[in-house]
Amino acid sequence: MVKCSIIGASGYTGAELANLVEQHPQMTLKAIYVSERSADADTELGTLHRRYLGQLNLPLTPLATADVAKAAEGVDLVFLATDHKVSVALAPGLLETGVTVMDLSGGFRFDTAAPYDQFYGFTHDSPEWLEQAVYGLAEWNAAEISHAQLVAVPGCYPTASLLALKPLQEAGLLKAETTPVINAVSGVSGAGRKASMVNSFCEVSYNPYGVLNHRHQPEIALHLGNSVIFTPHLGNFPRGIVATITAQLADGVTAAAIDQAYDHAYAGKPAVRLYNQLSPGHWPSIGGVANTPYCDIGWKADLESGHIVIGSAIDNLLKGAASQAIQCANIRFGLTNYPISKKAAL
Ligand SMILES: NC(=O)C1=CN([C@@H]2O[C@H](COP(=O)(O)OP(=O)(O)OC[C@H]3O[C@@H](n4cnc5c(N)ncnc54)[C@H](OP(=O)(O)O)[C@@H]3O)[C@@H](O)[C@H]2O)C=CC1
Ligand SMILES: CC(=O)N[C@@H](CCC(=O)OP(=O)(O)O)C(=O)O
Repeated sequence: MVKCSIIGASGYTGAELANLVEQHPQMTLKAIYVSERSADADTELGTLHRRYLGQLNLPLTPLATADVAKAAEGVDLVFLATDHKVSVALAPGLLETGVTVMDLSGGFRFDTAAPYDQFYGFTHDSPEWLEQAVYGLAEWNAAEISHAQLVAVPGCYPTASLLALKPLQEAGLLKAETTPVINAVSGVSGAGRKASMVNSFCEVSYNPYGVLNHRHQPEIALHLGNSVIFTPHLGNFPRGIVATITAQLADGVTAAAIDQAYDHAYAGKPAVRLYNQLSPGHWPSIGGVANTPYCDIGWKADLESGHIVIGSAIDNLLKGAASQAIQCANIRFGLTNYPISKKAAL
């Protein structure tokens, strides 16, 4: 059994994680934490998130930043489901104890500190851990994840975008020096649980935001190895992301070559479901992935003009955060690939 604790367990991704760890046949949830002065301190998680009433009875323990090493006591793995800046403050104190850390924030997704000043609004003070962190895109980085001490679980939009574009990029099917265009919509849970004007029910509309300066643009570009134009939208539904991506194909690319690239990339990777195999003629949707750990991908190309449109859908809280963190933990500790299956190996 892999013994785990979760910091930030009262939040949307933290609560999903607590449920997944609790259900995992080879994990045990030892403790869950919130900040020192949290309004939810000492509340049982199932009382706060009533889907889990009577099932998740651990209390949310307040944790001071100076005492963060306590969260590593008696466990093999600590999940950080905290804001970027909080994760950057907490991770080093955990890592120094030797424990493995899966961080759901953007705090360690880049290999240099510069993007934090430009896109995150703070100066990163642990560049040594940026060098050591492994990007946890589970279907692509398993070899590195399998021996990492610090895994930076990808952002939600980057997960949907990278899983759709990497098979084409890696197979050399994208036209050189062109820029894929990613338009994506997310449910409001993507903004986290804390109240703000942005996620207030009466304020939420279907609108673009972060145009040409969202922090996921450099994350996608870095881990794809190509520039992208990324425009997120906020949708008036609770959870899920659909990314609709337009790209230009290299000269002479055939439909068979595209299918082969996706088949090759995701053979034996059951968290990615290919619509051209499983549901031809249909497109991935929020309804198809909400509350599931899957990424659904479909594509259609106009081979005459050389344009391809790819649809990619995930649940932002699961494949975009908590279930991808569990996938990384499964790879790291050699576990079954729950929640995709309790039995099959990854
Ligand atoms: N929501 C999403 O779809 C996705 C989120 N992420 C990332 O995952 C992380 C968590 O996101 P999300 O669950 O939405 O966030 P929430 O705002 O819903 O939850 C944040 C959690 O962190 C706790 N917290 C805040 N400060 C501290 C602290 N100093 N010490 C310990 N706990 C603290 C909060 O509790 P309290 O304030 O009461 O202490 C709460 O439990 C973020 O970095 C986010 O960017 C990644 C992918 C998708
Ligand atoms: C709808 C919404 O607000 N989504 C969030 C992204 C989700 C997320 O938290 O991703 P990170 O881990 O990279 O922060 C946003 O656009 O900031």
